[in-house]
Amino acid sequence: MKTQTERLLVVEDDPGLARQLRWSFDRYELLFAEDREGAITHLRRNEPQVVLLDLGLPPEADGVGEGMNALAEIQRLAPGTKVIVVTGNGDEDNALRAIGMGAYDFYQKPVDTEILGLIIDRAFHIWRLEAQNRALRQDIARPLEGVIATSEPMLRVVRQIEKVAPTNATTLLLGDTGSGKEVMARALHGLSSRAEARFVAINCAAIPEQLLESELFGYEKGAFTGANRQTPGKIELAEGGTLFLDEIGDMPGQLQAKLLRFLQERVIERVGGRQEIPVDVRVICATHRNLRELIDAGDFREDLYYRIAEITILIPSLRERPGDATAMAKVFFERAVTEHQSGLRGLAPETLAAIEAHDWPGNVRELEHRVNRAVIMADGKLLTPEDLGLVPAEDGGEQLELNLRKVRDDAERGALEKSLKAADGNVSQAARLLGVSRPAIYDLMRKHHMAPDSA
Ligand SMILES: Nc1ncnc2c1ncn2[C@@H]1O[C@H](COP(=O)(O)OP(=O)(O)OP(=O)(O)O)[C@@H](O)[C@H]1O
Repeated sequence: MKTQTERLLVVEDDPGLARQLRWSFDRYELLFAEDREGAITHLRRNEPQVVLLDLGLPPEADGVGEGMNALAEIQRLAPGTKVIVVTGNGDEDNALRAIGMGAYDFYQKPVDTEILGLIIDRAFHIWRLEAQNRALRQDIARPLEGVIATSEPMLRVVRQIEKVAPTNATTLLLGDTGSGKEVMARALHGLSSRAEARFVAINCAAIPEQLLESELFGYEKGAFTGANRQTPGKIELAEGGTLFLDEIGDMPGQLQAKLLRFLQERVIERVGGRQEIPVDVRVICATHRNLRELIDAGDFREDLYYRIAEITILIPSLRERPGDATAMAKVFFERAVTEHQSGLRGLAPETLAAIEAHDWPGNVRELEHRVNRAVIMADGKLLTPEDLGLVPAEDGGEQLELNLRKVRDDAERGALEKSLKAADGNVSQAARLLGVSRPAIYDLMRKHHMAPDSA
């Protein structure tokens, strides 16, 4: 990121003090104002990152009304600015009021420039971190509607989607569970000439065989017990649009034959019906299973495979997409913060490193779920790796931990998380894995502020 000149605005009506501050803080570009009006003019013109604001401003040098007004105006005009208010000795009430209004910190006179300098330096540091976070958030690529992708492998997928979208080719999306097959299918539909018509999705693995047939092909009245009226199936409902068959690898054999016929002849027959109904539907299929192996095992028809795989697009797992996990985490974070009205300001830098280092076996779905949960549960201003249930990324060992206690604590927490995860959240099983009693696990969970379901 481009480094910016660091500008400190000092709002102080005492010329002696102003002079003293000028000598002490010449490492920053200094701006001076004696009153609220001058301060706002500087704010607008020079956008200082940090403001040192004396609350006792003229015309009421003994009161704080004008100073508070200045603070409120700065907050409104440039909310990212870090304002350090300076109050009279012992004036804690007004200092706290100012903090409540959004001031970054306060300092009580008389001025000790060394201590004040530390506060100012830290304010610039925080400002830089927040600015970095803001810049990263804006940096995110959204190459397709609803799709976040920044990595080269994923951008290649996006280009493939863009190429096949305008055609009518039956497309097979392969990828691990949660990697974004449905998101891509929707994007493909959205880019096609069928975008105005419906996108109808059905999960072949989630519906029992008997039901799946009538769900897909519809049924005539009286076709079976409970078939009280003629009902069109998903294929018909997708007329003019796109049909998304998720988990196609789980489709039962008898239905595979019926689906093949539909794909070859583009007509369907409802269950219990005799009439052939022509349908104009584009088909996208997806599976996380290895169809080749299923074919070899006799569980998937090879002729159907060739029909559905006119074009095959492989969606890489999240761990194979450098940079995508952090890019997505930022978007999911923003969304969750808005949805849950959280006061969190951003993701800590070490959190981004931990996200990038994690394996994400559950892919994007897991990431989205963890960020959402962490935003609800977190206490601090920045989301930490621990909030996400992640271990901080290795840093090559150059930096020592705070002390041995922290190293032990971290290791303990890590082992606890792993065992709970391996035990699917079952405390008794986790206790067995760690060789401790159930109460001991509960004690540890309390100690590490872990909710019973945070495994
Ligand atoms: N590239 C992406 N950009 C934004 N969100 C994504 C992306 N990929 C996945 N997601 C989100 O992750 C979640 C899982 O995605 P999706 O349902 O598309 O995965 P899938 O591969 O179809 O999963 P399954 O195999 O379990 O059906 C969804 O909430 C989706 O919105």
